Amino acid sequence: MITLEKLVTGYRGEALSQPISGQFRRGSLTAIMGVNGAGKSTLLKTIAGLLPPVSGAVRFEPDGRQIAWLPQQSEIDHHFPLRVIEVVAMGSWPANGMLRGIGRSMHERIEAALEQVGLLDLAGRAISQLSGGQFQRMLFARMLVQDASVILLDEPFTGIDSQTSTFLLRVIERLHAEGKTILTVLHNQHMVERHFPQLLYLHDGHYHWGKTADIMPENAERPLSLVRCAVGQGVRS
Ligand SMILES: Nc1ncnc2c1ncn2[C@@H]1O[C@H](COP(=O)(O)OP(=O)(O)OP(=O)(O)O)[C@@H](O)[C@H]1O
Repeated sequence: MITLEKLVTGYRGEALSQPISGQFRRGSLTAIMGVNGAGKSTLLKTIAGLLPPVSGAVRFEPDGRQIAWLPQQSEIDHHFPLRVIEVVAMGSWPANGMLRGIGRSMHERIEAALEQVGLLDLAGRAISQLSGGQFQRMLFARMLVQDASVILLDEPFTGIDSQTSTFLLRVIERLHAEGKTILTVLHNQHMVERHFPQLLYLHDGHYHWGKTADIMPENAERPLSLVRCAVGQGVRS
């Protein structure tokens, strides 16, 4: 379970939002939505421990952080001289350490992950030669290797063709069925309504948190006068 305790996110001590309180239950699947600049990525990075909270806290129970993190595509250097298999193997670092060799069972896990995302044939390819969809499949394979209990995804389908998005959505649903706790920043209202049971909606410094069917405005880009939930009131997920 991940608990946000009066969490205020922001940069250099300057708050972006009102305090957020609530819980992501173990095994829950939550979409984080809101207009551009609402603070979705900032919230995800704060939960991941990549940014310090302005105030309040993020608590992980029972066993501290074991997080897989998928940043926005725009934050990644696609030209770094690495091969696909090397990036996917990085998923073993949290368990194995960076400098230790990869044992046989880990090697099999890496191959299985590449196969699951349909990239086994491209294992030796330079990452600079991948399409956007192939690149995202590679990052999903790294996540599968990491096998973390908490998975944070920042706009995993932005700029990705619909076939790959559907494929990767199935991967997310499989991980959810395995009991992982998953938080995903998304813009596609239709997808969220159909596939994400929980929603944390950020708007104008406020938030709405609960079952997607209860929270989603008729048109997620419109002001939240349409939302039935009280402004600033976190509903436990
Ligand atoms: N490193 C930074 N330093 C200061 N302000 C930042 C920094 N990164 C982002 N911001 C600001 O924080 C606010 C929230 O940004 P954030 O990226 O979290 O929004 P978002 O909801 O994820 O937006 P988008 O949908 O466009 O990705 C924005 O006003 C942004 O300009």
